[in-house]
Parts: sequence; structure tokens; C-alpha cells
Amino acid sequence: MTVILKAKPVIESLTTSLTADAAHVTATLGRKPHLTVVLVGDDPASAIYVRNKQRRAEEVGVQSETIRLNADVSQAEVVAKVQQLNADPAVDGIIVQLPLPNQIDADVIINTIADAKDVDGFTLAATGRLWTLPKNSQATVGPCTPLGIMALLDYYGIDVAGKNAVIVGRSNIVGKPMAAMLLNRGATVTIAHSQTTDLKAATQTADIIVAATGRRNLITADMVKPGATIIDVGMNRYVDAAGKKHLTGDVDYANVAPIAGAITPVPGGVGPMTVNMLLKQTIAAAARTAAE
Ligand SMILES: NC(=O)C1=CN([C@@H]2O[C@H](COP(=O)(O)OP(=O)(O)OC[C@H]3O[C@@H](n4cnc5c(N)ncnc54)[C@H](OP(=O)(O)O)[C@@H]3O)[C@@H](O)[C@H]2O)C=CC1
Ligand SMILES: Nc1nc(=O)c2c([nH]1)NC[C@@H]1CN(c3ccc(C(=O)N[C@@H](CCC(=O)O)C(=O)O)cc3)C=[N+]21
Repeated sequence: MTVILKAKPVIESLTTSLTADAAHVTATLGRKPHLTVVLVGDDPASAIYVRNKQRRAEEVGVQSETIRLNADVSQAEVVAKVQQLNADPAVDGIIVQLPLPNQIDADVIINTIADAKDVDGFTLAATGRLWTLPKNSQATVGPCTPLGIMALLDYYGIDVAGKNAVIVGRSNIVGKPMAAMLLNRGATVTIAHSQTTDLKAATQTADIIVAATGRRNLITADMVKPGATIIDVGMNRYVDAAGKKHLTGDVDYANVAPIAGAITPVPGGVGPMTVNMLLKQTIAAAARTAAE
């Protein structure tokens, strides 16, 4: 039987500590932990993320605020906004949603975020810490999506040490930090991407596949070793022939699920884990302020 790696029970198990930690910080600071999200333009996956984290923030007692900027905003304006948030003592965590429009250099914006407020774990400092963790230790801070995936694997008792892990996608927000975390926990890691010449040859030998491309149905049943663990990060919206809207991942779920050992659903898998890791890191950032 395929194990469906649903986020729901994992999140339920996190709720008590998130709520208690947020309440503790609220009592100490006299205000709730505060997350500010900067959203430029209207990327659909970002819109889903913003909506879900707002709802979950309210549930656990975090104040979440979204600053929306027009798609034609200048880089200097975004830098100025981030600097203002860095200086604001009432803001504990800052995230700038990616992707950003072409006129803006994402690296410049990300590295303007103060290290202490970088709850996405994207700055150079955070990246350096992630890649230099002691061997076999668990990352406790870092980019929210791979952190959430590690939490999901741990909850369901899927050990990664000695496994052959193939990550499809090499972005700074998912693919690369995922590689760091799996590698650190003892997996043998391959990162595939659009220039990989034979993707199927790579995935066919994988014990764990992490698909993070934004390409619907990229991972098909013929690419999967029976019994493999399939982690689907993709967030793709599409409208079917009958005009009905769907949200799907990068995996051909209907055909892959029956042969997989374990698989994350979309929705209800990786996405909610990301949201909860973001809130966890926001509460932790506020707790550090409270302890000062
Ligand atoms: N569930 C969640 O919590 C999250 C979901 N997402 C979703 O995950 C997906 C990926 O996000 P993100 O990492 O930001 O995306 P990017 O667009 O930054 O990266 C996509 C990666 O996929 C690779 N790729 C594209 N097409 C192929 C192909 N045909 N074969 C192999 N590799 C391919 C690209 O290769 P190359 O580098 O060569 O261009 C690139 O490395 C999106 O759908 C996004 O919305 C993202 C973050 C969190
Ligand atoms: N700086 C930055 N950090 C990010 O982590 C980041 C980003 N930018 N840009 C966009 C992507 C995308 N992303 C999602 C996270 C959760 C869901 C999510 O909650 N998904 C639900 C959707 C449920 C629904 O509403 O239907 C699910 O899969 O169940 C979606 C998308 C984070 N990203």
C-alpha cells in the first residue's frame, strides 16, 4: 500500500508548540510575532502562498501583513522598503516573495534582508550556515520548503541515510537547499534540471525523488522505481477541458501513486509544510527579540 504523505497530521502535531511559543512571545513583547510579506506583481503560486500563510498565522497567533507592490516597481524602491522593515522593531520576520519581475535583481533584494529577520533562510549568511552544518545533523533553520519536506519525512519515519535521492530543479529556494539537507542527513544526492540530458535514467534509480520544476506531469510512472518516495513540490494551476480549475504538482499522480512507496499529495502535502515552517521561523525570530 502506498503511504500518502499528508501534511495534516504533521501540522496538527506542530500546532500545540507553535501556539504556545507564539503566546509566550506575545506575553513577553506585548505584541504578537509579526511577519511582513513583500509581494511584487501577481505570481499565481505566490498568491496561493500568501493566502494560506495569512490563514494559518491567525490560527497560531502570528500577525501577518502583506505589502503589495506594483509589477513595475524599481529595484531601489524595493530595497528601500526592505531597509525600512529591517529598522522597524515591530517586524520580526521579512519575506520577499519570489519570483520578482525582471527589472529587479532578486539577489540584491534578498541580501538586503537583515539576517535576524530572514525567516525564508535565503540570505548568503543563511546559505553558508546550511552548507556548513556538521555532518548528519538536522537543519533546524533554513529555507521553509526543504525544511518542511525534512519534517514530513521524519514524521512518516522515512530515513534518508544511504538512500539515492534525485532532486529535479536547481533553484535557490527549493532544489539547492533540499540537496544540502538530504546530503547532510546521509543521502547520495543528484540534482537534475532542464539541461540534464537523460532525466529518466537519473530518476529511475532514485529511492527518493523531489520534483520542484513547475512543470505539470513531468514525472511519469515510467521514470519511477517501484516503492520510491515521491515528494511533489510543484504548484501548477490548470483548467481542464470542462473549464474546471485544478491545482497539481509536477508528478503524474494518478499513475505514479500506485507504484510509489510513499507520495505527497498536491494540495495538502509540501505546501502546508512550507507555510508552517515559515511561521515557526517567524516565532523563533520574535523569541530571539524577546530574549534580548
Ligand atoms: N509547495 C511549496 O511549498 C512550494 C512550491 N513551489 C513550486 O515549485 C515549483 C518550482 O519552484 P522554484 O524552484 O521556485 O522554480 P524555478 O522556476 O526557480 O526552478 C525550476 C527548476 O526546474 C528545472 N526544470 C524546468 N523544466 C525542467 C524539465 N523539463 N526537466 C528538468 N528540470 C526542469 C529548471 O531548470 P533550469 O535551472 O535549467 O532552468 C529549474 O532548475 C513551482 O511550481 C513553484 O510554484 C515553490 C516553492 C515552494
Ligand atoms: N520568498 C519566497 N519563499 C517561498 O517559500 C515561496 C516564494 N517566495 N514564492 C512562491 C513559492 C510558492 N510557495 C508556496 C507555498 C505554499 C503553498 C501552499 O500552501 N499550497 C497549498 C495550496 C492549497 C490551496 O490553496 O489550494 C497546498 O499545496 O496544499 C503554495 C506555494 C512558496 N514560495
